[in-house]
Amino acid sequence: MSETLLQILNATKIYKQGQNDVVALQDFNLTINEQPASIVTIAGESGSGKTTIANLVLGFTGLTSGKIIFQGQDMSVANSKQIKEYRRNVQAVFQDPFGVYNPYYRVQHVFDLVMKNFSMARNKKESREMIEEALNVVGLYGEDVLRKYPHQLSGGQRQRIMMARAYMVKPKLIVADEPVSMVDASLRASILDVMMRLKEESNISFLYITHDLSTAYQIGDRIFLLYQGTVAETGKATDVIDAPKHPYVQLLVDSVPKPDPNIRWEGEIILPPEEEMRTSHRNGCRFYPRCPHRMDHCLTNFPPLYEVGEREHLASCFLYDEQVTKEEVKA
Ligand SMILES: Nc1ncnc2c1ncn2[C@@H]1O[C@H](COP(=O)(O)OP(=O)(O)OP(=O)(O)O)[C@@H](O)[C@H]1O
Repeated sequence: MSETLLQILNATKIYKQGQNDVVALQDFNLTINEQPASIVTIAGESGSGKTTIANLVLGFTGLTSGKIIFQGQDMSVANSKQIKEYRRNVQAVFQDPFGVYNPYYRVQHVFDLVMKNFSMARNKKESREMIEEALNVVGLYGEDVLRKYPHQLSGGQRQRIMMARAYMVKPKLIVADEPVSMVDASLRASILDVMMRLKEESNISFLYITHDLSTAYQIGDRIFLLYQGTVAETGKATDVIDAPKHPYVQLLVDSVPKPDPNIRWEGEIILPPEEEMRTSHRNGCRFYPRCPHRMDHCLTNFPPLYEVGEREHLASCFLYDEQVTKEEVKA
């Protein structure tokens, strides 16, 4: 049986904002197995809670409630050795890697730092070989790139260097937050290709955060579609995008005529003000105000995840609850 790599259990994150609480994430659950490695996509529009998940997994922010368990270890009670090991095993690649580079240091320095932090090489020769291997894995060659300053690199090169840096540590999981949103279509394809290869050849899993459904379709194994901090629908990415079941996801998918790597998902849905939704409809379905199929029941009850297809295809919608729909017809 496959061992569990990462488990997020009932994760809730509430930000206090003046009088209002912002429920950035509510009761979120996810499991990634160690074998085979997989690319799990977290998708949803701006403000849906995607980066909150990334920040929680990377330990940049704490949970309000819930648990993060890595290789069986509850990270909230991990000791410093276990935390160090976790930091090595869980690497990050961000949307704009330019922001994380120190402009005064050459690229070589990025790699030297990793070598030092994780005591990776026994000598200079070994260090050089490891860096070279990591660069080759992401399709970069030669010493040239190491001598450059960050501003002398293209967006795609910077992104691939971040990927190489993450790879060099031989992590089990890479949290990639919008890694392709700042690059053009051909570079996007090459970075997605690097992710696929790291998954298949090096058994590295990804938590791939995006608002772009077409790339999720291309590379994603499992997908979670978030709506206002809750999971609207989840399943195998191709199953969900080919046959969405949640009214919100149906609207989103309709806004992309067909999955095509060259078409970016620009779902245009006008939402009511976020704070109003998050506070006034806490008990009911978050999508109630906009739902074309809404029922009275949805106003006061929060829909659990119902099985709507094969391979754990689940949707959080009362349309898939026979009891509720029968009662609504009677009423
Ligand atoms: N530090 C914070 N303080 C208060 N509210 C926050 C904070 N960080 C995020 N939020 C709120 O939590 C919600 C979820 O934000 P999050 O950044 O996770 O969304 P997202 O899906 O990643 O959006 P985007 O695609 O724009 O990055 C939003 O309503 C956001 O305003």
